[in-house]
Amino acid sequence: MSKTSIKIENLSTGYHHKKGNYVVAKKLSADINKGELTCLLGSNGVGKSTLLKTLCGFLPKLEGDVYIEEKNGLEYTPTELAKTLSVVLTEKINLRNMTVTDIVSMGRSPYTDFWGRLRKEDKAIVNQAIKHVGIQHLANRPIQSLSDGERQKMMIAKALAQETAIIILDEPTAFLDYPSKIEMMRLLHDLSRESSKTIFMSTHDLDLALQTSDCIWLLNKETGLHVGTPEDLAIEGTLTNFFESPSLDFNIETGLFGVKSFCNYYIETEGEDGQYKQMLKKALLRNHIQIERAEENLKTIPCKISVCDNTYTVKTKTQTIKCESIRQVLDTVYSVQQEAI
Ligand SMILES: Nc1ncnc2c1ncn2[C@@H]1O[C@H](COP(=O)(O)OP(=O)(O)OP(=O)(O)O)[C@@H](O)[C@H]1O
Repeated sequence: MSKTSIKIENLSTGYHHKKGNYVVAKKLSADINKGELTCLLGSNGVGKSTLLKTLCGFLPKLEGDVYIEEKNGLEYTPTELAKTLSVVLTEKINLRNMTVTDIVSMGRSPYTDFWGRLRKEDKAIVNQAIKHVGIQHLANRPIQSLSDGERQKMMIAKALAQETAIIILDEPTAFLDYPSKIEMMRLLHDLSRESSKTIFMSTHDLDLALQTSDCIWLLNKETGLHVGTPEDLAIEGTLTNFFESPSLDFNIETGLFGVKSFCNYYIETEGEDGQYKQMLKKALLRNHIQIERAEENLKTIPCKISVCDNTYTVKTKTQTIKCESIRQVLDTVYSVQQEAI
């Protein structure tokens, strides 16, 4: 059995206009594995939503082929496609007087009769889908009263009720607060693992994508698609090249990006390396001060910070100041710095 769930070959995406085609991305070729979480990353306007909509059949392709579960996308009837692939887009649905259960029940439409009547087993699947994403307490709530995170979970429950092998999501973590973003990525990752779903989603949450996805698709206007595990892309240098920016720093040990710090001062420290020293280092770096003399031309701040558990002591030539917080250390170092100028 093939492990490929979606395959694109020389796919060009874009929009048909009367005056001619507007090509967004040209000649893309790549595969998505079954039962994996794959994230599509790329800058604003590069064509992520256009690509997702083309894969779902919402937009006609300009050129090339899309294969879904080994069958050409063009050979699917709408009902067959709806039983194979479900889609969660960012657009808010504007339906009044409908509850969460009503919306999730719409996921059963490929399986119901002309009137959309739910059988006992359909209702059980809907309830199970609602339970799976942990929103049982919202089952009877009108949808206009939901928060963004709750609405996203409801749409994922609808996709689950649709019982498809593939779920495609356009920016499911947009508009969510940070803990909800993490929870959402975890839910999608668990779905790919526990229910063997193929999950393909676009996102701008680079660090979360690098930490949770099995595979990354990087889409670039000039160079097209770069595909690999987050780790392979890091080792090859593709990630650093792709997100090259004077303010971004890629840490090859963690495989994650951070804000680049530019230091012009050095301060001496003593005491054991541990959580408290690490936090001090982080706060000093934000203020352009290093505790390792990594660069030649750093100016030295004339004091020394001793770290002992959660107590910091700043020793200058004339005095010893005990500080109970990093805020206090920074204020003290700042005064020493000012005096030295
Ligand atoms: N209906 C349309 N007709 C013509 N051009 C369009 C249409 N919809 C989008 N575009 C253009 O296609 C390009 C790709 O848009 P798309 O929404 O796919 O980008 P994206 O990577 O998803 O961006 P973002 O990260 O900002 O959501 C953009 O230049 C956009 O202006």
